[in-house]
Amino acid sequence: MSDATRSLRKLGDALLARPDEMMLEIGATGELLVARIRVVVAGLLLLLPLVNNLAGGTVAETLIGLAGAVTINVFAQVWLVLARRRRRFRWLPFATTTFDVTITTAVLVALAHNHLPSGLNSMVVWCGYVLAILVTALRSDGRTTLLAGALAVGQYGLLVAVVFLVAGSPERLISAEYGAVTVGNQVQRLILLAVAAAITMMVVYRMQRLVEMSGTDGLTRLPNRTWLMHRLPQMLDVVKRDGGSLSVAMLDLDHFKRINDELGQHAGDRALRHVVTSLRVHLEQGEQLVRLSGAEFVMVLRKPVGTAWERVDAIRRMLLEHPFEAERGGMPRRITFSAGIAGFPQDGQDLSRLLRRADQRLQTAKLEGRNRVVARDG
Ligand SMILES: Nc1nc2c(ncn2[C@@H]2O[C@H](COP(=O)(O)OP(=O)(O)OP(=O)(O)O)[C@@H](O)[C@H]2O)c(=O)[nH]1
Repeated sequence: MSDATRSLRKLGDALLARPDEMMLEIGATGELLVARIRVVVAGLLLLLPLVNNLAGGTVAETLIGLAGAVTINVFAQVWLVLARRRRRFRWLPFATTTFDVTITTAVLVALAHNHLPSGLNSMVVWCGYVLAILVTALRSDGRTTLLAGALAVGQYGLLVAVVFLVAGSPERLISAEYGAVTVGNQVQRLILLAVAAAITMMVVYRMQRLVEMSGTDGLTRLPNRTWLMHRLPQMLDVVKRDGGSLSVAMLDLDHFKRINDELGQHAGDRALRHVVTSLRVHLEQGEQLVRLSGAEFVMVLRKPVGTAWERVDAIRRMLLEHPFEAERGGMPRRITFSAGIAGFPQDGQDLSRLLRRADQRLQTAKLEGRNRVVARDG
């Protein structure tokens, strides 16, 4: 497989995969922003029937326009209420994306019904498709962009086919106000929609990579402090809502400074990566390892304190069995860690209290001689 094919496949996989928790959270705030923009735009649409009436439009036209604008406003309010309940409804971004595209098609159908060329040559309403595609970038989910692009191309392509069929002859598609509708300009519009979707997908992909980088430690590729500060409060919310246990273990490598001093900074880096690789293979489902800073790590376990202690202590013993070799054939060097564990809810209800308590117990473990795990006071 060539590099280009591999990159394209990677891009496709990343865009079609369910975004990770951090991206979903960012996407939920984006959905709320889109819902607010929709409410403002829908409010402005209420003015159009009035303008039409003042400009001499018929009462029937004004009433149809008013009914359409009111319907859009009702939906806009419903989407706003649902978007405020952050991530409660997984289907919401897909439903609102479908709504945004389909409402554009509905308006174009109404225009075409009134005057065939206006349905296909109205620039302002057609831009509704482009906007519906572009705002999916705020949802940070490539799947909604793909949905918007596919729906816009599909629905508009169908409308073009139906209008050409109904018109029968090219003369019926020429208008003084809207110009001539031709196959050429309609194909261009379809291509533009596909291009808008492709560019938006690139934006979403790059955004996802940036967020991933900001939450990842460069040396060990573990989630970092930013990730923890963002994700742990959400994990606590889930435990508070659904029940279950959660413990936080703070781990600090013992006398790590000596490794740097004796073997050098590069060997110190390799030692850190060695520790992470050794710990990682022993992580079980629901356990998360985070690099907090320097030689300090946090492990999040969906277990009560007692079981968490057993797990962390077992990991401590396993690390002892995997000494670090600074160079091939060199003297293996044992690396140990001390750890303090705090459990939710008894040791703290929020992230900072849990981390503070875990850190206090970690200091106790250091004072008591290192290479041990402490999960209780006194
Ligand atoms: N090689 C390397 N060293 C690091 C990195 N980050 C922090 N360190 C070093 O890790 C050491 C951490 O030292 P401390 O935690 O203060 O103390 P310690 O020597 O580990 O001793 P105790 O924690 O008291 O057991 C410091 O010497 C830092 O310079 C890194 O990314 N790479």
